Parts: sequence; C-alpha cells; structure tokens
Amino acid sequence: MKAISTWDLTKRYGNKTVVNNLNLEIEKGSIFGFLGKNGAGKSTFINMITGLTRPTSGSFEILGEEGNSLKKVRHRIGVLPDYSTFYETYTALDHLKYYSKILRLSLTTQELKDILKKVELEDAINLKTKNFSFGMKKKLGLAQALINKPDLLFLDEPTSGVDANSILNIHSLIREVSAQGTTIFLTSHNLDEVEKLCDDIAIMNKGIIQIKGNMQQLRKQYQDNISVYIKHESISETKQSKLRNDMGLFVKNVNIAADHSEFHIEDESAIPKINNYLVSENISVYRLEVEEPSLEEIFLNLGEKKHSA
Ligand SMILES: Nc1ncnc2c1ncn2[C@@H]1O[C@H](COP(=O)(O)OP(=O)(O)OP(=O)(O)O)[C@@H](O)[C@H]1O
Repeated sequence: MKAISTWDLTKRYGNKTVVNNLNLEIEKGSIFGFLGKNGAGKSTFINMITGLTRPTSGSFEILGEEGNSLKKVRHRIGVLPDYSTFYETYTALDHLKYYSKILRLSLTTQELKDILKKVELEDAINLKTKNFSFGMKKKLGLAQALINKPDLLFLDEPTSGVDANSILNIHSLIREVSAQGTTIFLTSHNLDEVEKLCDDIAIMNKGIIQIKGNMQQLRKQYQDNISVYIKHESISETKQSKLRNDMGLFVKNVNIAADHSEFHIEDESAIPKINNYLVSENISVYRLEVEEPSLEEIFLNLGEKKHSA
C-alpha cells in the first residue's frame, strides 16, 4: 500500500514550471529520502501534498485520501518544517500544551514532558524559546511534529544546525518512529544521513525526478564506479606483468604492484572471476575490498549522466 501517490503533479509560477508532471509512489512504512540541489522544487512539491499550495495540474493521494480531501487525514500527518517559528515568551512545554490543545489531543503534562525528553529537551522544558539555539528549535519542531503520533511524518532537514551527538539521537528517534509503522518523508542535504536512514530515495532536478530507487538500484546504475583493492602475497615482476595482461581482459584501470592490486569493474559479477583467476595462479589473497559509489558520488555524477527515472 502507498502512503503517497502523485500523478503528473505540476506547479507553475507564471511561465516557469517548478514541478513538472511528477509521478511518485511512496510505500507505507518506508523511510523515503528526497534529495535535490537548492531550487530543484522539493519544497514546492511538499507544499502541494501537504496542502500549503495548490497544484497547477495533476493529482495526488495521501494516506488513501485524494488531495482535495486532505482535511480528512491532516490529523494523521506530522510536519517538521525547515524553519519553525515559535512564540518567544512560551516555554518548550507551553508550546506542546498549545499544539496539543489545537489538535484536540488529550495528552497529560507528563506525556508532553516525555516527548520533550525523547528529543533531548528535558533540561529546557521550562525555558522560553527566545533563549533557544537553532538546534534546540529544530528539536522542539520535531517534538511538535511527533505530538499526534503521525502515520506520515514530513521531516525537512531534521538535523541541519544540530550538534553531532544530537544528530545520532535524532537518527535513532527516526528509526524508532519508523519501526512503529510511521511513513517518513525526509528531505536532507546530508547525503550520508539519507544513505544511512532511507529505504528509497529520489533525486529531483529542475522539477523532475532524475533518478529513484533504493541504494542498491541506484548503485546498479553507477556500477562502472566499483573499485576493488586486493592485498596479496608479494609476487615477482614477471608474475605482475602476466596479471596485468590477463586481468586487463575483464577489469579496467589495472594497477598491479608487488603486494597489492587495484582496478575498477563495471559489474560485481567480475569479482568471482578475479577470485578464480588468483586461485588458478596460486596467489594468496590477504584482503579484498570492494568500494561501491556513495550516494554523494551518485549525486555529484548526476550532471554528467543522463539516467532517467
Ligand atoms: N511562490 C513562488 N513564486 C515564484 N517562484 C517560486 C515560488 N516558490 C518557489 N519558487 C521557485 O521555484 C523553484 C523551486 O523552489 P523550491 O523552494 O521548491 O526548491 P527546493 O528544492 O525546495 O530548494 P531548497 O533546497 O533551496 O529549499 C525556485 O526557482 C524558486 O525560486
């Protein structure tokens, strides 16, 4: 079942198309990573599906409801915007009490304090938000987004401006919320974070989805990048030269030294071939490392490659 589906969703401002016929399906219960350079159209897309702005054309469904019936599911959605605004004279607890009231939730003060504890704001429960750092505001925004135990949670840059320890805490909180069945839509410029957390990823560029899939599928499209390093027993010059010639037949950029070899392969099916060859040549292997492209490499390569979704 899908948590979000869009069909040819489009947004134009004047004659500028910001989101262009976007078709996307997000599996219920998944952590979905939405990436793109500044100005790619990510916020405009999120604003459309959360009802903040109207699509120019196309349609969408959220949690089984059509876009024009968004009201029916609003109470099941949590949103952490990129920048949250708070009443300066309210404390963290005052804010949660306020949102709890607006959403007509009957949460006790202790339950609200527990949510603040989850986002590591237990020491700031009675602190006015005018004294909050940027990272603390981000955490309060997260607490607010979690208050209704949402089925669908939008997180826009949840860890930007947050210190390293708190990032780890936020990541484990995201995993915990996901394990309870919440679908998470995560926008982040931190590619490492997306790679670690997300089941599926889409990369947006100039209003269209340029590539999408899970990390394995994304890597598959870029497998010419796989590099292999082998630490082996020391071999003679003659043997090195033989290896250079023989291995050159099934790997690229062969670099053979006395006690190690490095090269690139297009496809992981070359790995057993390499292994069999070394065995047949009686060369003892001490270590074999395969380095696949990171999401960052895929992202950076997008301008050069023309993969379509
Ligand atoms: N209300 C608006 N009127 C006119 N143009 C707009 C409006 N909102 C967004 N745009 C334009 O649409 C394009 C996409 O903007 P959007 O904010 O969706 O990008 P983004 O991918 O979220 O970028 P970022 O990562 O910087 O947040 C930009 O060129 C922006 O200037």
